Amino acid sequence: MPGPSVFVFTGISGAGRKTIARKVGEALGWIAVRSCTTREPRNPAAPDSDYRYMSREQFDEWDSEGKFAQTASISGNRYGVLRHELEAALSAGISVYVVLNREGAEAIRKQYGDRTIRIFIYVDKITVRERLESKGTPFETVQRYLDSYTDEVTYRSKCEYTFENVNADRTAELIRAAVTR
Ligand SMILES: Nc1nc2c(ncn2[C@@H]2O[C@H](COP(=O)(O)OP(=O)(O)O)[C@@H](O)[C@H]2O)c(=O)[nH]1
Ligand SMILES: Nc1ncnc2c1ncn2[C@@H]1O[C@H](COP(=O)(O)OP(=O)(O)O)[C@@H](O)[C@H]1O
Repeated sequence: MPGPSVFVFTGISGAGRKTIARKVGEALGWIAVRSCTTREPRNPAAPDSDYRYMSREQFDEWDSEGKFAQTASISGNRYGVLRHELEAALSAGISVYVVLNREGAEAIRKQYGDRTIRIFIYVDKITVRERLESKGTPFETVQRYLDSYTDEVTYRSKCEYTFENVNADRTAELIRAAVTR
C-alpha cells in the first residue's frame, strides 16, 4: 500500500474541479484542505464552504509567519493552503486534496514530489460558460476564465491524469477507479 498522497485538482476554472474533488474525496476518505482567500464570498450573506474566507490582515500575518505551503495573487486577491493542515493529514497517513490553478499545482509538486498526483479536469469552452452562468458567476469572472482557457488547457500534459467532466458522477467514478488501481 503506497503512502498518503496530495491530490491536486486543477485544470479549467468552471469545468467542475471543486465538484469532482468533493465527490472523489468523500468516496475515498481524503481530507479536504480548503484554500484560504481574501476574496469576498460571491454571496456575502451566505458564504459557501469552498474557501476559508479571511481578511487581508489575517492572511498577511499567516503568510509572514510562513504558515502557507504556497500562495497566489489572483485579480488582487490572495490565496493559500495552510501547510500544517496538509502535513497533519499526511503524517497521520491520510491523503488530502486541494483545488488549485496550475501555478499552485506546480508549487505543490515541487514541494511534495512524487506524493503529488495532479488531476486535470476540463470541458469545452461553451460548457464552461453555461455552467458558470447557471451558477450565477459574475460576467467579468466568466470572461476572465474563458480568456485564460487556451493557456490553462496546455497544463494537462504535465498532469498525472486528465479527465473530461461531462457527467459528474461518471467522472468521479472514473477518477476513483484510476487512482485506486
Ligand atoms: N495557486 C493557487 N491557486 C489557488 C489557490 N486557491 C485557489 N486557487 C485557484 O485560484 C483560482 C481562484 O479563482 P476564483 O474565481 O476566486 O475562485 P473559483 O470560484 O474557485 O474559481 C481558481 O482557479 C482556484 O482553483 C491557492 O492557494 N493557490
Ligand atoms: N458534470 C457536470 N455537469 C453539469 N454541471 C456541473 C458538472 N460538474 C460541475 N458542474 C457545475 O458547474 C459549476 C462549476 O463547478 P465548480 O466545481 O465550481 O468548478 P471549478 O471548481 O472548476 O471552478 C457548478 O455550478 C457545478 O455544480
